Amino acid sequence: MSQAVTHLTAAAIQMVSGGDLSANLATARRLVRDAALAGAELVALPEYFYLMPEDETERVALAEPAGGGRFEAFLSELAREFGIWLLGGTIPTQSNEPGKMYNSSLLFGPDGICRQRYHKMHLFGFDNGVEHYQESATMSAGDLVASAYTPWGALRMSVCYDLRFPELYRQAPAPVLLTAPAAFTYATGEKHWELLLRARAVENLAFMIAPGQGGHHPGGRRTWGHSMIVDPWGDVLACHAEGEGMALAKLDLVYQAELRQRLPALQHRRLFNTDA
Ligand SMILES: NC(=O)CCC(=O)C(=O)O
Repeated sequence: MSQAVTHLTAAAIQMVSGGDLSANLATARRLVRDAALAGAELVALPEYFYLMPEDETERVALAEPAGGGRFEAFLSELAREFGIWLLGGTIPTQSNEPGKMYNSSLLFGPDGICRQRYHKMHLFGFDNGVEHYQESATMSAGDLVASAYTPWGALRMSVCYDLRFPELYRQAPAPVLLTAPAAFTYATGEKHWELLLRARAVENLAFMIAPGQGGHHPGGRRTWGHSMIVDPWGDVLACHAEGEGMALAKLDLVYQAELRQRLPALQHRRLFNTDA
């Protein structure tokens, strides 16, 4: 009889990616290797791990077809080489809209096979008079919620700005693991990043694995970092504040199941009739 899986060691990798694609891929490889050697079974890379350029349109030129391209091959090979589950941050994939790409998060099994792909649904827009971001200028929005089935339970995929839209995480099946690879701005992250991660973890009674970009990038962009793993009670299990590195933690799945029994909030959900 097979034994129930009770724990998962996970790593959320933090990078400070720049405009040199080869250098970024080499850094990603080194950090994934470090995480695997430290015992991580599931390793997650941050959003845009491959490139944080001065000119955001540079990413569109790199967009690859689903199921074939250098980034997908790179991630598949890493997962297989180190025998890990690998969440490939985000990579640029082709969309049908001219001049645009999808910002896609792919999950690979230890055999290197892609188990799920998710296109970021909510596109970041922000202007505080100093920084201006409008992802919709270069990106198409995805319109499908994506869950993957892992040895540890259902995993709900999301990307960065998606964290502000709680309904994405409430779709069935109720996930055990949430992933949110990010490049959160310093300006918003200072107040909102940890708050959002802990809120999504608590309201879904699920673990949140959130790798980020954390430092200074070309074009003056600064990211908040604080890559984090949060448990279903809202406790921060691990955090890497600034610069390259990783947050590594052992996740107790028995504790997670116990919490859902002690506090059956997910079963108490009501669907509202807005006409009432
Ligand atoms: N890349 C992003 O989606 C950034 C989101 C962000 O910084 C936020 O405040 O939300």
